Amino acid sequence: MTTLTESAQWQTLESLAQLVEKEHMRDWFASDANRAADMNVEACGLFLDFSKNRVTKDVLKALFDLADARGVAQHRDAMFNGDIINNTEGRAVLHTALRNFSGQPVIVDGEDVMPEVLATLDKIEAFTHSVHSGEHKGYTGKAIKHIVAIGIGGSFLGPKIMTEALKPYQQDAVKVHFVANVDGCHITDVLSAMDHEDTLIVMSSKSFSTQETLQNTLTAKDWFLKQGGTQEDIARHFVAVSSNVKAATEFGIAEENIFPMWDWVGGRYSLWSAIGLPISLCLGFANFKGLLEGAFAMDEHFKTAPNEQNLPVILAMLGIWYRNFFGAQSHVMLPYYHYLRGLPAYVQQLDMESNGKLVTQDGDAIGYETGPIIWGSEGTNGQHSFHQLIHQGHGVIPADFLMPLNVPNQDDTHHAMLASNCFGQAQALMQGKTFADCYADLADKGLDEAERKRLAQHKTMPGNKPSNTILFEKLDPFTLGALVAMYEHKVFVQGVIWQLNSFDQWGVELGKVLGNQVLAGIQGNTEAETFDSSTQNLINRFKQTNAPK
Ligand SMILES: O=P(O)(O)OC[C@H]1O[C@H](O)[C@H](O)[C@@H](O)[C@@H]1O
Repeated sequence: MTTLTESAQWQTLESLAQLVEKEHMRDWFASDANRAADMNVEACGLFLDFSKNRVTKDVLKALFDLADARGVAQHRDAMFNGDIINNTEGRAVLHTALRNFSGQPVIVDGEDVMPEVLATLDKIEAFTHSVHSGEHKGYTGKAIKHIVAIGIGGSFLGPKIMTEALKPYQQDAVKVHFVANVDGCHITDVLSAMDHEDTLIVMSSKSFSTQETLQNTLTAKDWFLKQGGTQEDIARHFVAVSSNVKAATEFGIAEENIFPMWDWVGGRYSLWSAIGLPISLCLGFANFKGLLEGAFAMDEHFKTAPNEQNLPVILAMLGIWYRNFFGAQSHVMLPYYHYLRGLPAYVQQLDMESNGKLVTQDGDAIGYETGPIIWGSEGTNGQHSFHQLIHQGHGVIPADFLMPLNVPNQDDTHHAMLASNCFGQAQALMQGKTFADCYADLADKGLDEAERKRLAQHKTMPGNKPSNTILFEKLDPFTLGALVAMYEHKVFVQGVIWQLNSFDQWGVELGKVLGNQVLAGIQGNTEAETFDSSTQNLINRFKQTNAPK
């Protein structure tokens, strides 16, 4: 295959970018009344308006040609079929099997994984029911009222953010609390508010080797024993989710209390697996299943819709357009819905851990930009802070605006204001405000000519800033599942174009190893010369104020 940047499709896009650079979206809207009608797609409960992008029909065609030429469809099929596409860890990538309701088998190493997947879903359902009904009791006979979910990265963000986003669906039976950071402040705060007799600890770690999760679980175990529980009582109060059943049992979790997952589920794609147990406990199994069903619907859409109608493909190729042809460094996510405020953090891990890569699948150095910085927060709050830079800063920051058309306990005034801000921001980014308009506004203000011009320069907004607007009827489990799967597949498509392995994370792994080495240094188990002088000085300084007591 030709190098990406030398391909005919890439060259076409480069020429088109030069033309588009000279054009303004507001002129396109002015000259084409059908632009919004032509540039939207609706699927799986999601409506995408992508008309406020710096693309013409020619650009879209060229982007889709690039997707075809780079084999997006073939790579997609390889993923769904269970091929070993994570070629640095020798693994299939099959989060889609976790929500496969087609009744079709999914074969890994010659074996259908679906029976195990479905058996684990049954186990999650039965356990959720036994906790909610009070059948599963603590060791003193009290029903479980609080769940402390311990995990980090993909074993935390998915459950935390999905349960937050679906707050209206939370069940009264139990309250779920999350602990991720190894900073003792967090677990201490959470546990100090718990009664150990009605608390269940759900420890989630795919590898069962992550320092933070192991330590937080040890601290929780210690707390449980100090409060009066015994070693035998642990079985009623501790469960684990892991693909490393051996390590989990060695740690002291009873085998029947371990919910399995598999090495073909990546951490950042794992909320659909038993890592989603806290979601089921928080929202009820039916709502957890609703999430999976929405994701399954998006999988089917991704597999079957033509490029022009395919939500993940459209979003991915627009992202490629800005990253590689307009120098966009970042992409901002702007959910206009308080409960969806965690989405930027979720997509941040999904995207940046997947596509923050330097070499191709074959290990060759890459000469073009890959994954962007993902950031953002809930609207309207951001409008009163960082939106300034999106409007008037240098460069281009493509944005995704997301908003439900209905919200729970709807107050019409609040909701109309929320919507008007969301739509108004996207409009302002696209239109900007010309110098002439700003100059005109300053008439009759008693300014001399020079001052009037100077102020008008400051007020001028270039506009031409791209955004997508994604609307949905309401954020129910199905819609959220579809939304998250849409972003998963967007990231996948971009990884294919950039020729990356989107499913490993060696940078993060190095951080884990070095963190453990420094810990050994702090605890006095390592020779001083192991560290560079800066790290050693920091360790020494830490030791001065944290001398062994
Ligand atoms: O589930 P665990 O094995 O404890 O891993 C937790 C997290 O560890 C690392 O930081 C990985 O980069 C994440 O993708 C993963 O989700």
